[in-house]
Amino acid sequence: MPDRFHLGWFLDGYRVPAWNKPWSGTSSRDWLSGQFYVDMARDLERGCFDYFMLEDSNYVPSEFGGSMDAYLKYGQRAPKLDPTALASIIARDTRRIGVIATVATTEISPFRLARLMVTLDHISDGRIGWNIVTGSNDAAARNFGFDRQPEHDARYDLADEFIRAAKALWDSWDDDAVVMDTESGFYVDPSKVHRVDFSGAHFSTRGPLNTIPGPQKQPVLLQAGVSPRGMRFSAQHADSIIATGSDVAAMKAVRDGIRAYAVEAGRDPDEIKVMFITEPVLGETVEEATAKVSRIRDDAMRTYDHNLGGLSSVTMIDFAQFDPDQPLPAGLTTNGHQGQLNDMIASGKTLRELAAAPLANGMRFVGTPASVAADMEDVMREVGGDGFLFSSLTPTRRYVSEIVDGVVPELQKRGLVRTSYSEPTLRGNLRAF
Ligand SMILES: Cc1cc2nc3c(=O)[nH]c(=O)nc-3n(C[C@H](O)[C@H](O)[C@H](O)COP(=O)(O)O)c2cc1C
Repeated sequence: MPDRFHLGWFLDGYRVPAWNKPWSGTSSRDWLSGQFYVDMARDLERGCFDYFMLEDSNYVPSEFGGSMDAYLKYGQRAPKLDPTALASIIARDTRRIGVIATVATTEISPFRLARLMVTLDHISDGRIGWNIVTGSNDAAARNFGFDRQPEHDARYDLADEFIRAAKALWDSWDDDAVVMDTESGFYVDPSKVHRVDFSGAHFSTRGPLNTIPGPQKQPVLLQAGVSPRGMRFSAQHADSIIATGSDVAAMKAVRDGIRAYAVEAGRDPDEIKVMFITEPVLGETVEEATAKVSRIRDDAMRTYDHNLGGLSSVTMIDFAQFDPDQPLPAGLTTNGHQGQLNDMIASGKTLRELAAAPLANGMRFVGTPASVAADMEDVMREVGGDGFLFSSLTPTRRYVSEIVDGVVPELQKRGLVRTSYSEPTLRGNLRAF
């Protein structure tokens, strides 16, 4: 492992954070304006995080128990606002942290996406990223005029073509196309701007892009698929990958797998930062943190439908039909998140256990800031790199502070994470070590 590793935050949607719990403060009111998340981004920037990643989806699910209830009543999948608009105000109100917005390749055209990302790259001065998702739920497809999602692997083929079109557009202006020649009055040298005439099976675009390339030329690309096809796709395109794994062996297998696919695709695997989701539980003492875990589990049990509802929506399987005290039946398949379903089955856990630990597919650290930092170091050394993505389904300002002002300084003391940003762009910071 290099001496240091990277840090990011996975935001579970531009949606209501913790609002009825101790330490929720004003969040029930100030999330809609984005202010809660702007404040959060500034906190993460104080901790020198590489990036703040904003998840998204465009539907109200109804898989769990065949109804939208579990999703609406807890504000789980709705209400939810658009992450690209939030990325814009975060970019304006921060200076160094990267901001990554999720957009599905089945819900936008390559031209519109390419232009949107370039716009955000200019606004952020080179700190923007795109989390490439392929869509997974048929309700989302129906919101965009289709009957259902394309078949799982075909979605990745479609995304491949989408990215080739977007890259052609990002390359349609030469680096020296903007001349700003006061004498001639020419802003652009037209000979340096090129049509792309891209024509594929799913997308076509004439080009060129009608805007100047951003500081990064193309946004940082993120991906989260962990099925074999998803990993192959990531290895080909991604700068960073959102990964899960509840123990060192699982984490190492994911990272090694992606690196092997990257070599196969002719890429330097060190250019791809595999970031593991984690939600540490912190206390003043280890005993206090352990007691907190029990309280979190008890809370989760009270909202069993909330937690399993999320898993139902991404797999399109109604988990309300199964016995909560039995492991998942064998032979379940999905056209949705295959990687996540396979992990759930492989865990051998009962549905109640899966519901009790909604982020159990991420590594769980429990203790004081100092002990958690020590544990994170041990795990990262065994896995080999590249970093962690903190997350919380219902963040509070206090929890963000526990990470940024508690855990991060302990990681810094150990020399494991950066204490200042060395590069101006998000891609530069990701590749700095
Ligand atoms: C941790 C994690 C985060 C994800 N975030 C999003 C997201 O923000 N929006 C979305 O539509 N899909 C999201 N996905 C779905 C993936 O991008 C991908 O479409 C899905 O995992 C199916 O891929 P797979 O079958 O290759 O694992 C996420 C998946 C995982 C595992």
